[in-house]
Amino acid sequence: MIEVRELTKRYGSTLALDRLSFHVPPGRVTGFLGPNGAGKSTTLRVIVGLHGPTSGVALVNGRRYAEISRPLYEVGALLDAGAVHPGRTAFKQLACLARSHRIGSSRIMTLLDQVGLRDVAHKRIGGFSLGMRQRLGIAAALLGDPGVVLLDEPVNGLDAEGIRWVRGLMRTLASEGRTVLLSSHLMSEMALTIDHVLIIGRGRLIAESSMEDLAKRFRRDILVRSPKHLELGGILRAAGMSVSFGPRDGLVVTGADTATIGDLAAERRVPIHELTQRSATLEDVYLELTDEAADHRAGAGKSL
Ligand SMILES: Nc1ncnc2c1ncn2[C@@H]1O[C@H](COP(=O)(O)OP(=O)(O)OP(=O)(O)O)[C@@H](O)[C@H]1O
Repeated sequence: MIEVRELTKRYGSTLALDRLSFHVPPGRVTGFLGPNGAGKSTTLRVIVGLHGPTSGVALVNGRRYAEISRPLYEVGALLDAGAVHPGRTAFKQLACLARSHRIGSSRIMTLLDQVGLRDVAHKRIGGFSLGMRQRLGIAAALLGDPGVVLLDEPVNGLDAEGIRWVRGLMRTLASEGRTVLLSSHLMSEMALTIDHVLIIGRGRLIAESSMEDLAKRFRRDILVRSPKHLELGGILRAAGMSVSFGPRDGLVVTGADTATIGDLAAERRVPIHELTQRSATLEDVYLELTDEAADHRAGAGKSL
């Protein structure tokens, strides 16, 4: 469980976090989304004690990171996959991290195997691609088998197979009852991976929602096609729906659901050739929400 309360972080005159509050429960994959500069990395850095907050608090399992005596066992983080010593081998990199926690070589090899780096375990990181560094960073985050996992832009640099692999791994970690928080600035990368989303902009919470509710909220309208579209349009209007005529004799309807329209047409013996609920894409939803933040300098977080 992660809890962030009224977190504010200033870097000189830049207000990176502005009284940000949220919590991340275990057992699901939570996405932490926001445009570049929204404050995602800052939040993760404060959670793992790399940066101190200006005010407010970030707790992991009820404690500040600094109060956790063997942190790798409780919280694993991938914050910057590039921040590694290029002259070290993958094995050595993990061994250096593991030493303080008495984590042995067999655990290191198991993890390198799990992330697909067993064959290059003794190769220098300097020759690794960004995707390989990401995999190594994920292995480092999982070294102590922690209950809380924080990954900043984990699919950055990964190819399609790598993205699918991260997705599967995150779902497994959540199904084991861990708390999983993944940041990204791209909804398209996260949409299939996360169960729940926290969206931030300008250091404040803009929205918090399950992915299911997010998709529902942005149902747009219903497209209906019928060889008797003029007659059907009149019937639907008389029933209080808003109807406009779209291309190819299509009717665009709001103010009712597909079942009501279908039942009404059947009752009046009007044939229906198409009845489609049209939704915005999640990417549209996300851009709309983050645009609002830009326009209004972020209001209070809304629960969708
Ligand atoms: N060490 C720092 N010194 C000064 N300003 C900083 C520092 N770190 C972050 N900032 C500023 O704080 C704000 C939030 O940055 P942050 O990196 O947390 O955003 P982000 O959401 O992670 O963005 P991105 O998706 O680009 O990584 C930005 O305006 C950034 O320029």
